[in-house]
Amino acid sequence: MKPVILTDIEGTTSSISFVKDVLFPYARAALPGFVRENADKPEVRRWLDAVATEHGTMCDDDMVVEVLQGWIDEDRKHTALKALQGMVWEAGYTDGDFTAPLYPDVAPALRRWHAEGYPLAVFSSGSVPAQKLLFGHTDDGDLIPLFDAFFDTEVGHKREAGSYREITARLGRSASDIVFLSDVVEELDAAREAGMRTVLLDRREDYPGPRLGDAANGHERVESFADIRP
Ligand SMILES: CSCCC(=O)C(=O)COP(=O)(O)O
Ligand SMILES: [Mg+2]
Repeated sequence: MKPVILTDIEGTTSSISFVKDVLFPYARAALPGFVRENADKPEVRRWLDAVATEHGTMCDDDMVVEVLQGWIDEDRKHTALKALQGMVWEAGYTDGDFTAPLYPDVAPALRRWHAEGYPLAVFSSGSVPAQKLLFGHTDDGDLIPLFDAFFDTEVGHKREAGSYREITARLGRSASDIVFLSDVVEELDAAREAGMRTVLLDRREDYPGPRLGDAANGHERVESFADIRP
């Protein structure tokens, strides 16, 4: 059986600047209007209440929006923020305000691996709906049919080995049959602790200084999907 290829998004399939300079500013600007118009919907209320509870009982929706905007500025990988960002980005993608650029080596490799029978999966801090929006609106077209599974921080955080154990169980495979691709060494450390194979994506556009030797912490290191041998 072919190994599962499990990939991160930001810094691995798409540039960090697309997330920081396009997606985050869009979400920051659109959040107040989105919350005003959608706060009564249960799927939105659930996350607003989660933020209010975490922040303090006297937190109204305007304050929740301010907290969320602060978290965007800090790049907090908070599940409530990520869920709400995904809902906000939906309008951006469907109105054609932006599409998702992938690194040029990504779509050809994903298509080739899929054609060769490698199951493909995603693990990102972005919510599963946000992941599907991104892969459904790439500059290379709709790539969702290539993927077998999507995971977000509802399985746990990306720097914790337990998250990778949970993904392994959900995929019904042994951890050594899963190859995790990421630009973040601490995420790869957690995946390796759970028994997965790991590959560090060390892209010059995102990380000007190559992460060689100790900086790669023993993980296989590549600069392009074209160099990965799953
Ligand atoms: C898939 S949605 C946009 C990315 C995002 O919000 C994010 O936090 C990406 O984190 P990753 O785990 O893919 O590095
Ligand atoms: Mg990343």
